[in-house]
Amino acid sequence: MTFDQVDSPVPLPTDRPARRGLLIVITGASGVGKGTLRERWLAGQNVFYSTSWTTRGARPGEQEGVDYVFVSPEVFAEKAQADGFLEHATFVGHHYGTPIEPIEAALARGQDVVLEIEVEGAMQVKARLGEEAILVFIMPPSLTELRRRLEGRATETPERIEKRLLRARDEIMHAHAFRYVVVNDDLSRAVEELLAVQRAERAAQLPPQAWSAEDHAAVAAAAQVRSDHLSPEQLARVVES
Ligand SMILES: Nc1ncnc2c1ncn2[C@@H]1O[C@H](COP(=O)(O)OP(=O)(O)OP(=O)(O)O)[C@@H](O)[C@H]1O
Ligand SMILES: Nc1nc2c(ncn2[C@@H]2O[C@H](COP(=O)(O)O)[C@@H](O)[C@H]2O)c(=O)[nH]1
Repeated sequence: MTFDQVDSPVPLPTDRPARRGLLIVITGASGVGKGTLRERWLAGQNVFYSTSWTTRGARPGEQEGVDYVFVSPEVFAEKAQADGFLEHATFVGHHYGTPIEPIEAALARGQDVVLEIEVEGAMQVKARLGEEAILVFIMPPSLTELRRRLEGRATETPERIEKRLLRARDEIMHAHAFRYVVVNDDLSRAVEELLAVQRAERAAQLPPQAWSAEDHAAVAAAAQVRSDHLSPEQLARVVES
C-alpha cells in the first residue's frame, strides 16, 4: 500500500481525465459548407465526430456508419421513442438524429465532441444542455452563393434545392440564437475562426492566469465572432443578396 492510499480513504482519480470534453455544435443552412469546414478544422485532432442517423437514402460514395447510419423510418421512430437521441428533426422530408450514448461516453472520457446538424436540432441541444453546448452558426456570404454551392454539389434534385433554400432563409434569421457566427466565404479564415473558438472555450475552463499567449490570442479572435456582433441589418443583407 502506498503512502497516498493510506492518507486517502477514497482512491485518487489518477486514471480520470482532468476535464470533461467540449461539446461543439456547428449548424447552418444546407450547402453552406459545414462538412467541408469540419473536415479541415478537425484534421489531425482527436475529436469525436458524431455520426447521425437518417432516414434518407445514401448518396453515391456515402458509407454506412461513416457518413450516416442509414435506417428505415420505423427503426428511427423506435430509437426516438426510447429517448436514444440527444436531438432529432425532420429536414425536407427525412428524419435526422444524434445518438446520445456515444456522445456522453466521449465527453466523460475528456474527448471533445463535434455535431454537424441543422438549425432545429441545434436549438434542441441548446434547450437541453444550455451553456454546456458551444453553438456555432455557419453563415453563407449570400443566398446567391448558397444556391451556387448547392447546385455545384449536385446531390439534390432542383426541387429539393429550392426546398433547402427556402428553409435556409428562415434558418439564417435564427443565427443570433447561437453563441458564435462564422462566415464561410474564405474557407481558410473560417477554419482559423473555428480553431480559435475551440481553443478559447478550452481556455475558459481555466483561470486567465493559466492561459498561454496562444490562448489569449484565441480568446480575442473568438470574441470577434460572438453572435452579439451581428446586427439584424447584416442578417437581412445575407438573405436578400
Ligand atoms: N468557402 C467555400 N467557398 C466555396 N465553396 C465552398 C466553400 N465551402 C464549401 N464549399 C462548397 O460548397 C458545397 C457544399 O458544401 P458542404 O457539402 O460542406 O455543405 P454542408 O453545409 O455540409 O451541406 P449539408 O448540410 O447539406 O450536408 C461543396 O461543393 C463545397 O465544396
Ligand atoms: N437535426 C439534425 N440535423 C442533421 C443531423 N445530421 C445531419 N443533419 C443536417 O441535415 C441537413 C441535411 O443533411 P444532408 O446530409 O441530407 O444534406 C444538413 O443541414 C445536416 O447538417 C442530425 O443528426 N440532426
